[in-house]
Order: sequence, then C-alpha cells, then structure tokens
Amino acid sequence: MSLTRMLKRLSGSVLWKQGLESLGGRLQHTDAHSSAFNYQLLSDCLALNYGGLVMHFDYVWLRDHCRSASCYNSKTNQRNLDTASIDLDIRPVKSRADEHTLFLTWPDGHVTPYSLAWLAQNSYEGQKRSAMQPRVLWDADIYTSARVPSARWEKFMSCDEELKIFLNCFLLYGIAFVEDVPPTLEATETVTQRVSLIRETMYGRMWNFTSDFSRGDTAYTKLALDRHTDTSYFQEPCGIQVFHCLRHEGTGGRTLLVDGFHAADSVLQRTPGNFELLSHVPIKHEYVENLSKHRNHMIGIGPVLNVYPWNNEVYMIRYNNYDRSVMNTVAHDVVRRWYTAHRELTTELRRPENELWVKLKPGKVLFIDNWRVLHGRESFTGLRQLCGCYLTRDDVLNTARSLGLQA
Ligand SMILES: C[N+](C)(C)CCCC[C@H](N)C(=O)O
Ligand SMILES: O=C(O)CCC(=O)C(=O)O
Ligand SMILES: [Fe+2]
Repeated sequence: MSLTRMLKRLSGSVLWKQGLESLGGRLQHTDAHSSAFNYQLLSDCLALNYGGLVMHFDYVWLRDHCRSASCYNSKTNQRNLDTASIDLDIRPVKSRADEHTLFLTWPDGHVTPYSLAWLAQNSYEGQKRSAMQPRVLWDADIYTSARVPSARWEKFMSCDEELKIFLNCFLLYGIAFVEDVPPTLEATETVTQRVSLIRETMYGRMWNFTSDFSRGDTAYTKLALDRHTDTSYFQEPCGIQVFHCLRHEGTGGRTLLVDGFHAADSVLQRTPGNFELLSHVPIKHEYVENLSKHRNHMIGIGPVLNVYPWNNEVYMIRYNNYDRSVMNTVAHDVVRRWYTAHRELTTELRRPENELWVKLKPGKVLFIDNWRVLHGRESFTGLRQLCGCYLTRDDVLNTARSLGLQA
C-alpha cells in the first residue's frame, strides 16, 4: 500500500489515541489496541512508529525542519532559520504529543510542533518505499495494449484537462503524441510551448532538418540510426525531444522507440552487479564538430544509469554508442566488467519485443522523454523533413505539478 493511501486510511479510523511521552531513551510501549502511534527519544534520534511504519528522525534534522513562524516563512515556503546556528549535538529537553501532533522543546525553550502526518510524509523510510515518479515500464506489447490516447491539437491548445491527460501519459510512458497539428514549424513551436520552455542548443531553438549533411552528425543523413539518447555529451542532457515529420516522399524512415528504464530494470533483476557498474562507473560522451560554419566541442561525464541512491530508482539513462567517447576514467579490470554490463543492457535494449516502431507523419507530434526513452530511425530514401526542438525538463515537470500530477 502506498504511504498516502495508508495515511488516508489511518486518518479516517477511530484508533487515534495519544502517544505516550517517553524520555530517557527507553521505549514506552503504548497499548497496541488503543494507540495508533508511539515514539521514543533515543540518544541520537527520534523513533516514531506511526501507521505501522517505523521512522527515525535525526535531532539536527528535526530542529532544522521546524516550521514555526520564526524558523520558516510559510508565505514564501523558505527557511528563515540559519542551519549553521544549530548545535550539532542538540537534543530536545521535553516532548509531548496529542492526537495529531508531536511537540519538542529545545534547550533554548523554543517549541516545535510536528504534525505526525507531515513527519510520516517526509520521512526517509516513507520515501525509500515509494517511487519518486510512478511509471509503467513497457515493451511494445504493453505499450500497444495500453492504447494510450493521443491528444488532439484543438483541445490540447485550449483545455487544461487535455494537457493534464497528455502529461500524465508522458510521465507514465516517457512518450506522448499530439495529433492534428498543422504541419508547420510554427505550429510545432506553439504545441511545445503549451508544455514547457524550449531549450536552445547549438542546433538552434527550433530545428528543421533534412538529409543534407549540413551538420557534422549522422542525424543529417539518410542512414539508419540505432537506438540512442540525444545530447549525452551535455553535462545535463536535454530533458525532452520533440519530433514532427513535416514531409517524407520516399520509403523507410520509421522511428524506433525503446523504454530504457524497462531495459535497465531487466538488468537490475537479472544481474544486480551489472546494474551497479552501469550506475556507478562514470563515462564520457563527446561531440566534436568541425565545419567552417559550425565549430562545437561538448563533453558530458556521467554513468549510463543515473539512480537515486536511496531506492535505486533510475531517473536518467545516457546511452549513445555513436557519441560515447574515449574511456579513460576507468581502470582496466573494471573496464572489462563494464563492457560485460554494457553488453547486457544493449541486449535488453535490442530485444525485438522491446522495440516500438512508428511512422511519423505530418500532423503527428511526438514528445520523447530523452532521459528515459531511446529513439532511432530506419534508413530512408527520398526527401524527408523533420522539425522539432528540445525542452527544458524542469519546466515540463513544473507544468505537470501545477496541474496536480506527481512529477
Ligand atoms: C535533433 N537534431 C537533429 C537537432 C540533433 C541531432 C543530434 C545528434 C547527436 N548525435 C545526438 O545524439 O545528440
Ligand atoms: O531522423 C530521425 O528520425 C531522428 C534522428 C535523430 O536521432 C535525431 O535527430 O536526434
Ligand atoms: Fe537522436
């Protein structure tokens, strides 16, 4: 059960009784039938048992998180308290609790009230067992059977609920479509600005490219491109990539999409040691462009899998074998193990059942979470014109949160 559901359940129950005060580091057991929580002040932390979850709160942390008016400005949601002024050996001198609140008195007499629900919601133990971002890991079958709806241009541009549904799909699957978009660069720009801010890069703000080799990169040819994430050579790779195929008179050119988090999860399940290597060994990606009009040199350093250390949840995959640079950050014995791990991830990413193939056509705009879903393309013939842009990730998530989504 999720923490929020558990809390909802508890707050509606009649089990609430006062938690007994306990000082001196020994647990005072409250009657399990008459109390929904109990706590003890241990020598270095507060232990709180609330709704079946045992949580531990460091005393400096507790003092630092005092939400009283003098310590915290609830209008700006900013801390007033100078954290550096807290004695690192601080301990409360007194405590008491009522139904919903725990009160700690600090050596200088300051009293901090903590809502028990707030403590539970903000505890490490609670965070550890819930995902930062709920997701549906997919292969082609899972994605296709989910029949994820596309948004429609008219409604998308005017209705917040439509935008919310779209973003919810995007957050769950890492890809989402808007259809019936006028096949122009301008409309593509308009549709992306409904979601977020455009991230300008050395490729420009909005780009519109064909296979004219106008830039020093394989993307500007007719060749097939294996699955990859873009701008892996940035310290912060672009968060979202938008594609709109404005024109294709020819054959081939289908787009390949693969859920990188699904592949990473398979590696974690099968060979945790390989997952560990991929999430800890830093590697380099590099972009060197030497054209008379375009000179660029970008370097990005980081592991293939970026994970939150407290729960191993992957939040970003960097996978681009074209742009992966010389590996000189790793000792030779680790290099061999890293290649083994990379091979396992590649095998997962290449499983045909994990490949979702779509033919982009004028009107159909694709948003890709470039921190999660890899893209590629089939080789093609004829004139093919693709436009799009990158978006700043923080602002996409900001839009989602403002609509009430967890992001
Ligand atoms: C999308 N656009 C055509 C502008 C750029 C393509 C960048 C390609 C580069 N190898 C990378 O993977 O980052
Ligand atoms: O041509 C395509 O479909 C995609 C090329 C590509 O990978 C890119 O532009 O990032
Ligand atoms: Fe790409």
